[in-house]
Amino acid sequence: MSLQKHHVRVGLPQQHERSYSIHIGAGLLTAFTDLIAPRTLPKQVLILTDANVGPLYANTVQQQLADRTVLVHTINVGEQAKSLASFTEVMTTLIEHNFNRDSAIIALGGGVVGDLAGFVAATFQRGVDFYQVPTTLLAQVDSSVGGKTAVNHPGGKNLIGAFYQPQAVIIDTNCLETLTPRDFACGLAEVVKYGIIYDADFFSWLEVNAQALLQRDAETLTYAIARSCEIKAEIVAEDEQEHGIRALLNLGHTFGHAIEAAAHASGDYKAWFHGEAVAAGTLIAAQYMQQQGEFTHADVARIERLFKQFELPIYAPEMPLSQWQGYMQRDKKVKAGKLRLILPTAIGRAEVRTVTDWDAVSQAILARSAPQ
Ligand SMILES: NC(=O)c1ccc[n+]([C@@H]2O[C@H](COP(=O)([O-])OP(=O)(O)OC[C@H]3O[C@@H](n4cnc5c(N)ncnc54)[C@H](O)[C@@H]3O)[C@@H](O)[C@H]2O)c1
Ligand SMILES: O=C(O)C(=O)C[C@@H](O)[C@H](O)[C@H](O)COP(=O)(O)O
Ligand SMILES: [Zn+2]
Repeated sequence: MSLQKHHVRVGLPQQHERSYSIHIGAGLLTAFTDLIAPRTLPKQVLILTDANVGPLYANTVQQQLADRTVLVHTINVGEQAKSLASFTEVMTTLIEHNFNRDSAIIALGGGVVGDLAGFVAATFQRGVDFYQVPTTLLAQVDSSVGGKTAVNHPGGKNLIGAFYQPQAVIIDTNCLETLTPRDFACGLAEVVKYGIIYDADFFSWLEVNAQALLQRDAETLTYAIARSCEIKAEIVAEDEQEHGIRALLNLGHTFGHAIEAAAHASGDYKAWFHGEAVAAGTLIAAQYMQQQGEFTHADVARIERLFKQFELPIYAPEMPLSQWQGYMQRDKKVKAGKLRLILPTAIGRAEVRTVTDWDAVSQAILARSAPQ
């Protein structure tokens, strides 16, 4: 392990020109324009950011674009801003400032900014280049990589979106110094996911290094980010549009998205953050497999211990089962009306399975729900 800069490649087969690099290191924000070479930015650039991140980091990027027309569009903070209303506002900004296809968008922020910026980039004049500059741990290990872009609908999470890859991902690990503990923990939930679905050794490494991670030790954190990006890059390179293995990245999300959507429907955008809902959802999936006799109690306990150490929730909120079912039926993995869940079979291994026994799913949900 070293503090050296890391470089991970997202190879997209048969479409070489769409492959891109993920650069990871301390202070990379100041080298944005050097790092995106050989890509060059067009004359018009929109930096999309949010009201927390803009004041902290937009100047550093903007200074490197002095010879370009740069516009900074700032959205409100939080999940509520990942909406069609924000999408329309950004589009209006682009249109009113006469942006055309020869322009680029830089997503500077967490997953909300990244998902929205990517969807704008995918659809503005049918597609312009975009660059991901993720500033939360969650965005650095997950949402900036792989090209899932989206906004939410009141009926559910990420229901409107497109697969659209960035030109490059620039990860400055120094940005994590200003992140709240709660948002930092959310990123760790997605890091743990990679261990469960893909890499038992990485999961064990996380157990050993949990305290160092929580203390944001630079070397430990850089390794966790790089390994997460490597795993995501491998999976996306094999299955860009989620016809197979990519679905594993959705571990815990069918449950987690239901938790988030229900909270949002009640007007509460702060009760459950994405990473928290994924943690609770992951334990429901593990519980289901334990009930089926296909996942050991000891392994459920390992996941639970790690989430507890990372100060993540280990129980979902109590909700009527009909509400769970309603949201879960809108999951994008549903096929022919049947739920398909990502289920762990061991630490380091998971499968996509069609699940028709709603009673068994309900039992797992109830066992893993608690009043908040
Ligand atoms: N596209 C994908 O593959 C993918 C993967 C995972 C999650 N997501 C989506 O990502 C979103 C969650 O992302 P998130 O957890 O980054 O949330 P977020 O974008 O809301 O950021 C969390 C909070 O951190 C603040 N923030 C961001 N960077 C900061 C910094 N460096 N210092 C201080 N504050 C900072 C933000 O203003 C916000 O308040 C969800 O909408 C989720 O659905 C998408
Ligand atoms: O990249 C993927 O594929 C993922 O599923 C990553 C998830 O962590 C992420 O939350 C994603 O946005 C969920 O996608 P969805 O298709 O369930 O909306
Ligand atoms: Zn996620």
